[in-house]
Amino acid sequence: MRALIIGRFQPFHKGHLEVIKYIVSKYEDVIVGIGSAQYSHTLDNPFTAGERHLMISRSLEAEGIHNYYLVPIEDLHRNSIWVAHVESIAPPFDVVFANNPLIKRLFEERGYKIETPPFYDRKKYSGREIRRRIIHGEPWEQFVPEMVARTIKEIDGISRLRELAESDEE
Ligand SMILES: Nc1ncnc2c1ncn2[C@@H]1O[C@H](COP(=O)(O)OP(=O)(O)OP(=O)(O)O)[C@@H](O)[C@H]1O
Ligand SMILES: NC(=O)c1ccc[n+]([C@@H]2O[C@H](COP(=O)(O)O)[C@@H](O)[C@H]2O)c1
Repeated sequence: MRALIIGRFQPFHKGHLEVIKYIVSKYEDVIVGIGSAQYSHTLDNPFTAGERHLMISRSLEAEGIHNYYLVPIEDLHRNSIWVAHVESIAPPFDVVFANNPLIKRLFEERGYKIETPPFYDRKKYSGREIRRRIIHGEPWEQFVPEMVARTIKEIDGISRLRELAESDEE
């Protein structure tokens, strides 16, 4: 059976990695949907879908996880057809891992089985908190897989986020 998890992964952090490890311990394959794929260079979505793809694939490979598919998924301004949109892009799947009530409802209404994964140390492992730490120069690298920290530095992501934060204040 194949499981789907969708997130924005801005950036991919250790909470995401734990969920994916849990999924691959239970299911044959995992599909990781990179949500809001069309957005980048904003405070909430600083990284492009391609950059997030690099972060996730490098981290999973480093963990010895190879049974995954990465699928960028653009947002649609029509919730009622979003699941059909996901189905049109992703490999077929049997179960959806989600905590967000809207996502649960949309997939449930289409007949999918939903599993709610536990949150791992949500205070530390949250995209918003990690972006805040990067912007304010607080320690953040220990909250993301090593390959994510390396990728963020490689793409000059730290100064990108800080510049976005500065232009937001103007
Ligand atoms: N600490 C965590 N432990 C387990 N699962 C998590 C954790 N943080 C996020 N997730 C799961 O990851 C998916 C959403 O990914 P998303 O990119 O929105 O993460 P996020 O850290 O909540 O981001 P942001 O803080 O930017 O909104 C959801 O299925 C959510 O339940
Ligand atoms: N109508 C839509 O385009 C639609 C609906 C629900 C979730 N999503 C996307 O799914 C992804 C995951 O959502 P959360 O980060 O809120 O869990 C996000 O990228 C979000 O934009 C899109």
